Amino acid sequence: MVKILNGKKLAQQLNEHTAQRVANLKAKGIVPGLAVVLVGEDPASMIYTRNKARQADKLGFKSILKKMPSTVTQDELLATIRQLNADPCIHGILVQEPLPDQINQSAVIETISPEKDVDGFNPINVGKLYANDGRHFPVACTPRGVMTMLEQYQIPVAGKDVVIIGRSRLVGKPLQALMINQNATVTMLHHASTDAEYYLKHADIVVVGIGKANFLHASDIKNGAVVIDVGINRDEQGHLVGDVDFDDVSSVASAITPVPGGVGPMTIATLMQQTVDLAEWSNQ
Ligand SMILES: Nc1nc2c(c(=O)[nH]1)N[C@@H](CN(C=O)c1ccc(C(=O)N[C@@H](CCC(=O)O)C(=O)O)cc1)CN2
Repeated sequence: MVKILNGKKLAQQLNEHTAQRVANLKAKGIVPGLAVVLVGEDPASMIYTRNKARQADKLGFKSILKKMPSTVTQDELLATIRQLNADPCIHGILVQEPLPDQINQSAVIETISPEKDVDGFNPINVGKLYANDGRHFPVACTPRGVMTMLEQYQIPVAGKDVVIIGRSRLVGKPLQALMINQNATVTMLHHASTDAEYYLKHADIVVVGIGKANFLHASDIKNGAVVIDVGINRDEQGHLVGDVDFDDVSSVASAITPVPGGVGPMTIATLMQQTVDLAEWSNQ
């Protein structure tokens, strides 16, 4: 019988733990501060940023949702980030992706102070993740949320064969580093991979995040594999679906994340957790 990994429930539990940490910080006179920058009016980004700001408010953070027009210039956006870098009440800064074409995404990420980079995208923090040197640093929230889910459901990764389909900066690459740091053997698959079928059939854990609805089927994976779906797509009826054919894959997997209610809610709960991490580290 397949186990459904309930991200919604885990996210609630993580938020409860984060609330306790906020109370401890407030007792010391520190209020965690999160600034979310939204450029333009992408409908999905508007929902995600609103949900981030709402959750931050619920947890008692100081929360700023800074909305900028899609016509904003690179200089204006970077100036806003520099202001937030200099604001002592703000511990975490993120700029919602995707960004309009006139904006250089790397320049934006590099302008966010590494100490406030709550998305963990700044190359300084990415380098620390790959170095695995034990220091404090933020990590991209979706992959960190995936690792928390596996840990909470007591699914070990050490010594396991893991296949990650998709090599994005947001998910695939940081997840690869997190998995390797925990002694998994990781294979990254992408559109130019040959022998993808072979690697998939041997994987103990399969993670898919490529934005293609119903991409992964039962016949692609080994019996008893754990399947993590990081995809977010809309079907013809407008329903939210992942990259995995959930009903089909559930017939052979030992555990699976649903969409909605799997990895997605963990992304926002991890963002809250990481804002509190940054507030704590900045006061150590
Ligand atoms: N700066 C960033 N931009 C983006 C990130 C990110 O981590 N940092 N990730 C994604 C979008 N994202 C967070 O920003 C995100 C996606 C999905 C969910 C979520 O809760 N999904 C729910 C369904 C919600 C719905 O009904 O639409 C679920 O899967 O159950 C949260 C956050 C891209 N941009």
